[in-house]
Amino acid sequence: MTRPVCVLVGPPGAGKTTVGLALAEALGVAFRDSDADIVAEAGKEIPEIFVDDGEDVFRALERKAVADALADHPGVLALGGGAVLAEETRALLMGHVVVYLELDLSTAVSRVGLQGGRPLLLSNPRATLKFLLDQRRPLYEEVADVIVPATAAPGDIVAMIREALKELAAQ
Ligand SMILES: Nc1ncnc2c1ncn2[C@@H]1O[C@H](COP(=O)(O)OP(=O)(O)OP(=O)(O)O)[C@@H](O)[C@H]1O
Ligand SMILES: O=C(O)C1=C[C@@H](O)[C@@H](O)[C@H](O)C1
Ligand SMILES: [Mg+2]
Repeated sequence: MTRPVCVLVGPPGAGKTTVGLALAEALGVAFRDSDADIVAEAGKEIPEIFVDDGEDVFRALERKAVADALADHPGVLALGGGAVLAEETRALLMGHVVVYLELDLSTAVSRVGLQGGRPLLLSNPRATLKFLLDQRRPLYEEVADVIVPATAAPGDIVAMIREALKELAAQ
């Protein structure tokens, strides 16, 4: 069993997948995304899980996917935007290096407001994103060891995270 080098959290559009892939490549480690693990386990895409089975089933799959990946992924791990809603997931994250990609509402709307594939954002994406950001900001802050601005260029975010990982390792 091997722990992740770091775990990325943040709202939809923060760049967990984009930055996570680039960070993993820079570090020469594997990248894993809990959303992709859920799709593989369920055998269908996330919007289909929400429609066919409901959000509660999705969240149960997510708690299991995150716990499994935290226990056995020696690379960079990106969590789905809502994974921190689960108290048991936040408790598990206490023992890991967690990076919060912090994003403002306008940038979140411009990045994901009109993209498909995010079932929670189907109607009124701006109002929903505002609700999600307000609800989750304290939860992301609670689990984070490092907070980086998700509005920077991906390469700069990767550099900031690498620097922070070095500092944490030296402590
Ligand atoms: N630092 C960045 N600068 C500019 N655009 C970015 C940046 N990070 C991500 N993006 C863009 O924002 C969109 C969302 O990025 P991404 O899918 O990586 O976010 P996410 O945090 O994984 O979202 P989700 O929680 O829905 O999985 C993509 O179109 C991506 O290209
Ligand atoms: O913010 C959320 O609650 C979600 C974000 C995505 O990563 C997916 O996990 C799913 O669409 C739910
Ligand atoms: Mg993603």
